[in-house]
This record gives sequence, structure tokens and C-alpha cells, in this order.
Amino acid sequence: MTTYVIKGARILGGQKKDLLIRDGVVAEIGTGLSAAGAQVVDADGLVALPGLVDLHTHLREPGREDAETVETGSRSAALGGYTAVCAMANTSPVADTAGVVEQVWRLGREAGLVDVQPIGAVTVGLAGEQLAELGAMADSAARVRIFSDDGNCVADPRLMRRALEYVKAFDGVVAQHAEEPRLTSGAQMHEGEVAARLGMTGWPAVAEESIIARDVLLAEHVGARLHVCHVSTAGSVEILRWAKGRGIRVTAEVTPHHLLLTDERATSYDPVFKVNPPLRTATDVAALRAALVEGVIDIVATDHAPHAVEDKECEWAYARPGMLGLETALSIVLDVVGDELGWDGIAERMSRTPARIAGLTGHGLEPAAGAPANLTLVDPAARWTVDPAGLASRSRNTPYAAMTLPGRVVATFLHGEPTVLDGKAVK
Ligand SMILES: NC(=O)N[C@@H](CC(=O)O)C(=O)O
Ligand SMILES: [Zn+2]
Ligand SMILES: [Zn+2]
Repeated sequence: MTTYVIKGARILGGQKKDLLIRDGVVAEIGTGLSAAGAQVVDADGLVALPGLVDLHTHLREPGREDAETVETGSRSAALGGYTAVCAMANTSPVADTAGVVEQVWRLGREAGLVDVQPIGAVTVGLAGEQLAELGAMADSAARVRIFSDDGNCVADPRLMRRALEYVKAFDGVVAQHAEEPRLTSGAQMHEGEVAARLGMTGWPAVAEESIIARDVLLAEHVGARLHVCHVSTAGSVEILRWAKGRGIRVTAEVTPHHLLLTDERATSYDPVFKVNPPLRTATDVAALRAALVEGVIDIVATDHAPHAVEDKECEWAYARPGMLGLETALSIVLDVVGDELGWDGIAERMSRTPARIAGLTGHGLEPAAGAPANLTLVDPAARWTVDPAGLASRSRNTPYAAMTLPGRVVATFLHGEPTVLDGKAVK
């Protein structure tokens, strides 16, 4: 293994330090460091963050390798500054058995670009009828701790209760896609003024909020951990604030796109803006930003949802919901709440807290002597323009095409080896 000396990176607290990286760990941290045969990485002007952790990524393998593979999604993640991603279970076949989660976990190891932590399905085939073999997935080599039917809501309250009871035994967590399906049938976008103007069927905020309200009460009743995926409304924030005030064990994520974009984008009829839950109003966006800064929403998760051209470049009504996120997440977060959060807040919401929720002990750690060397170096002064064709993802469905964004990932280190150097993937 190569030894690296990262020279003059700004670490949290603002000091400039050198980091000596050897045998997968930060061996030394100080000033004027050098080591025989070491490769020097000039980090003058760069900020060192703990490697980012994404709690919500769709990698599409097995089943839709034309849209993304574990390898291409992992490369996207590394370029976005991530060292770990949690891979959602809505693959084909669904990740509802020990066999499938172990396959995804193994593919992640083989790609070696980020740590891929599979998420297991809550119900067999995401059908919402029968609990999947949660215990077997937890005991497998993939050591699954997060369970989600994401894409679908676990709508049956009795199944949701049983899933919460089951995962409590091994301190697992159920990550809910909060969408009361009876309130969203045929929905195309956020139910509101814009949908009325466009004549599209709406997805009302209450479809999300009613499930979150129900689930925090179930989590309280059971005493188990609940995680709420992609929170998108101001009302959801109020329910979460109430639940946290009561001491209910609930965490929540918001996506970069829900922090930036609104339902006005649908007026373009460009399906790149079709996503689940839908883009909401400017009032919702403001509430989500404030909740993330305050900590009512714990983390940013990308909900990176690659889709093949034929599933996205078609009429709005037929397009699949979802958008890319891994390569742009940090820049969007810096753009919308960077000043309020500061670097420590960014590290908290994009690395430390997601690592803690997922139980990924080697991630989300400050660079310190002896800690696993999972870190990312960011140039806060750089700006870059998003070119869909230049992304490492196999898909092209970014809503940020041609936008110029702040902050560039210059290098990412995974277990002491670079996956990204000079802003380019190493392999
Ligand atoms: N977010 C989306 O719009 N789509 C996701 C599913 C999901 O996250 O619900 C997908 O798998 O494409
Ligand atoms: Zn979802
Ligand atoms: Zn998702």
C-alpha cells in the first residue's frame, strides 16, 4: 500500500494540518510531516471532511444495469466525496433475501470505490403483504441494519408495527417512504396551484404527513428506531419536531433537490423534474432548509435515482420518477445552506450522523491518528458547471444540467487509498 502525505488541509476547527496516511488509517496528524516514499497530495486551500455517507442510493444492480451498476454508482459516489453508500432494495430481483443483499455487498467490495452497505426490503418483493426474512439479512455477510421498501410505502400499519418490533432486537431501523398510496393514485406532481394550472393529478402533502404521523406513534409504541426518507413538506417538519420533543426515536433525511427546486419546474413538462415525493412549494423548501439547519431533519441523503433514457425522455405521465444526486449533492448543499451550516454542520449532516444511523463504524470520523482514512478534500473556492454527459453515472437524468455550482471534490480516500485524485476517478 502506498503512503500518502496530505499537505496543509484545513481540518475542522479551521487549523491547517498535514495528514500521514498509511495502512488504511490516518497514522499521524501534525505539521511538517513527511515519510520516505510517500506520495504528496497538495491540499493548500482545501477542506478535509470525513468521507460523506449516503443513506439513500439506488444502484439498480441487479436488474437494471443499463441505468446504473454497483460500479458506476460507486464511482459517482466517490466523485461526489462519498466513502459509503446505502443501496436501496428496489432492485430486480428485490433485495429481500440474504442471497441478494450478499450479492450487492460483494459487488461493492469488488468495485472498491465506496463501501456499499445493502439495505434490505421490509416486505417480500416490496409487495407490502408479508415480512421479508429480516433476520437472515441481518445475520448475512452484508450485516443489514436498515430495512426499507423505498419506492413503495409500508402502508399496512400492522406490518409496519411488526417490522419495527423485529428490527428492535438488533438495533436496526426501518426507513419509510412515507406515501399513503390511497391518496396518491394517479398522481403526477405536487397537489397545489401549479398542478391545478397544468391540469395534472396532484400528490398532496397530507399523503406524506399522515404516514409520518402514524409511524412516529408506532415507533413510540414499539420503542424502535424509525427513519423517514426524503421529507418534502413543511407539515412533515412540524410532526418530526413534535416527535423528537417527545423523545421518539426518529431520524429524517432531506434530499438536495427538495432543498433547491420547486413544483414550478413542472411547467417545463421536462420529466427530469418528475420525482417521488414531488417537488413542493417555495414555503416547503424554506421549511426544509430551516429544519436541516436546526437539526429537526438530521441528514441530507441523495435518493440518487438513475433512470435509462427511454424511462425518462418521454411524456411526463409515462416517465419514471427520480433524479441523479451523488455527484452534485455536496455542491447543492453548500449552495443552499452552506453558510448557515458551516463545515462542521456539513460534516454532521452528510457524514457523521448518516454513519451513526446506518451503524457504519468506520465512517463519519474526524481525521485523527489511528482513525480509518475515509475522507474527502473539497475546494470551497472552485465552481463547476454540471454537464450530464460528463457524469460518471450510467444515466443522465440530472436536474442541474448547465448549472454552475460551488465546491468541488478534489480527492476522496477510501480505507487509505485514493478513489478520486485531482477531481478525477482513480479507477
Ligand atoms: N425517488 C424516486 O422518484 N424514485 C426512486 C424510488 C423512491 O425513492 O421512492 C427510484 O427508485 O427511482
Ligand atoms: Zn422513496
Ligand atoms: Zn429512493
